[in-house]
Formats: sequence, structure tokens, C-alpha cells
Amino acid sequence: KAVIAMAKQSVTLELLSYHASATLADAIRLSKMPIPSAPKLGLHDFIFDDSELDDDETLKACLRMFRDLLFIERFHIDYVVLCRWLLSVKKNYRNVTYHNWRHAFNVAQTMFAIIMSTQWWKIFGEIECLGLMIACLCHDLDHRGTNNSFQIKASSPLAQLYSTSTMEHHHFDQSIMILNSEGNQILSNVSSDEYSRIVKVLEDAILSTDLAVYFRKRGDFLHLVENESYQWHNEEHRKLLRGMTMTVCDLAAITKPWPIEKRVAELVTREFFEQGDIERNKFNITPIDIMNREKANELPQMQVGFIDSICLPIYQAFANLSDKLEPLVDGVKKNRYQWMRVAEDG
Ligand SMILES: CCCOc1ccc(S(=O)(=O)N2CCN(C)CC2)cc1-c1nc(CC)cc(=O)[nH]1
Ligand SMILES: [Zn+2]
Repeated sequence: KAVIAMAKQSVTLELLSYHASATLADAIRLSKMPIPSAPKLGLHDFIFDDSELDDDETLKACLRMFRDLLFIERFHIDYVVLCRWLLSVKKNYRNVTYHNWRHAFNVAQTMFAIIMSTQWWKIFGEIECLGLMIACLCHDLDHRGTNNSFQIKASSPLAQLYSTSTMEHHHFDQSIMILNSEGNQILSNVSSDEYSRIVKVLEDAILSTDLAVYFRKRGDFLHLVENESYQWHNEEHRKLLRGMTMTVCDLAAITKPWPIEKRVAELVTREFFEQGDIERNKFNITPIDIMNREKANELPQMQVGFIDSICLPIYQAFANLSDKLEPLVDGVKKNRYQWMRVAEDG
């Protein structure tokens, strides 16, 4: 009986990954395209704006980041397999308002810009850099545009699988499913030791994007930075820095020039309200303020609260860690001023 159950399970996984995967034809088409340089694509800039790139160009940008981080040689990644993996990751983001492929792509670009400008690739090393870049691209895979508490309220299958960090566990699951799919195995040429180290970094990094985890870990990190008592050869300190860097990249829209932040905040708002509408109409409950359309006028003030309580402390700490990251906290402060103006004008 157990054997039959296992056979069924593996067939299901095969079917799942068959549909999840992009086609070989699309991968070959992408693999033949010329790839612009990082400066040409603006990939080193913290003010990077993806809206000027079409979907193919976002994939070329990912190929450029993997090339410039020297991942292809170091991990013997087959180039067509890398193209197919990128196409599959993009395919497994849903067409939701905010938590879509573009968000994941922007998070990965911010990680690239941070690692390169600070030279923190020297702290993390290649294994952890690869784990972080895969994590950024995969961290919101198959997001439904609803948050963890919604899964519980809807008693969605995901909530039955994972009671804490529900969505983040699902994003990690999806990441592994794609990494193990036929023709998508970008880690097929690394040793089993390196594979498990990369996957461990990947899991920690994706789970760190749950704001509840960020809140729990942030105090320890801020003390290390304040007392300058961090030791980057210490695995625990590096793990803390990796998780905090994931949050810094995940929320990086708050650091962008006002027109970009304004546009992204509009998408975040729309997705929140879409969830609120479902909660009100399907579950007959009053959504929390940020998801309640009837409280739209309070959002600018809420955004100021978001900046003060969640964003400024971590971006300030990062600017203290490396002066190359000053532009991030400067961007947050400029947007705080803009959100205050919107809040006053009403
Ligand atoms: C822009 C529409 C309003 O957006 C917000 C409103 C309130 C708060 S909050 O800090 O009070 N808080 C966060 C923790 N939740 C559990 C409870 C509510 C955060 C945001 C917000 N979140 C993100 C991350 C997705 C991005 C972004 O730009 N803004
Ligand atoms: Zn995210």
C-alpha cells in the first residue's frame, strides 16, 4: 500500500513539474538572444525601474546577473537549462496585481546591486550568493495575492500544510519542485554537499521574507550593527545578514524615486483591497484597515507608519553597515516626506 502511495505521489510530482516547466523550444529561443551588459540594463542602480523592460528583457537581465556573478562557470550550469529554469520560474508566478514576476525580478535586481556595490559577495561567497539570487527570483512563487492570515481564514489547503509562514513555505516548495523538474535542474552539476548547502540558504532566505520572521530576528541584527559586534566568519551572523538583506530587497520599492514608489504602492493597495473584497463578500468579515477600501483615505498615513516602524530601522542599519547603501535610506526618507504631503493634502 505504501509503495502504491509513493508511486502515486511521484507521478503527481512528475505531472506537476511537467505543467510547471517552460518548453525546451522557448528555452532554446532565449538562449540564442544576445545579452546586453549590466550597465546597459541599469542593473547596478538602486533606482532601477523594470517598467521600461519587456518580459524577454527581464529574462536577459537575469541571465546577465547570473553571468556577472560568475555562477555559470563556478557551478557548471548548462546555459539552455538556465534559460529554461528562468522561464519556468517566471511561468509559475500568477497574474496577480503586485506579487507577480515583476516583483520577484525587482527583488533579485536589488540583491544584485547590493552584493556588487558593497562587495558583500566576499562575505557571502559563491554558494550563499547563488542561494540568495535563486531565493529572490523564487521567494513569492505561485502567490495568490492573499496573505498568510487569509489562508487560515479561508482554511486553504496551504494553511493545512503549513500553520506558520504558510505562503513562504509554499514558495519554497514551488522553488524545489521547479529546481527538480526535467530540463530545469540548474544545480545538477554541483556536488551533493554543495547542493544541500545551497538549498539550506534558499530555504532560510525565502522563510525570512515573512515579515513575522523579520520582526522576530531584527532586534538581534540591530544590536550587532549598533555594537559593531558582527563577525562575518560566524555562520549565525551571516545567516542573520542574509535574512535581513532579503527583507531589504523585498521592500525596496519604498526606496525608489517617488514616481516608482507611488506606482508600486498603488499595486500593493489594489492587491490588498482585492483581498479585503473577498473577505467581506465571501467570508462576511470586515477586513483589516489596510485591506479595507472604505479606509482608503487613511493609507498615506499608514504608509508613513510602515516606513517608521518597518522600513527606516533596517535601511538605516544597512547604511551604517556600508556607506554604499546610503542611497537606500535616503530614498526612504524622501518617500516619507512625499507620503506625509499626500496625508496632509488628503
Ligand atoms: C501602499 C498601501 C499600504 O501599504 C501598507 C499599509 C500598512 C502597512 S503596516 O506597516 O501598517 N503593516 C505591515 C504588516 N501588516 C501585517 C499589517 C500592516 C504596510 C503597508 C505596506 N506593505 C508593504 C509590504 C507588502 C509594502 C508597502 O508599500 N506598504
Ligand atoms: Zn516579496
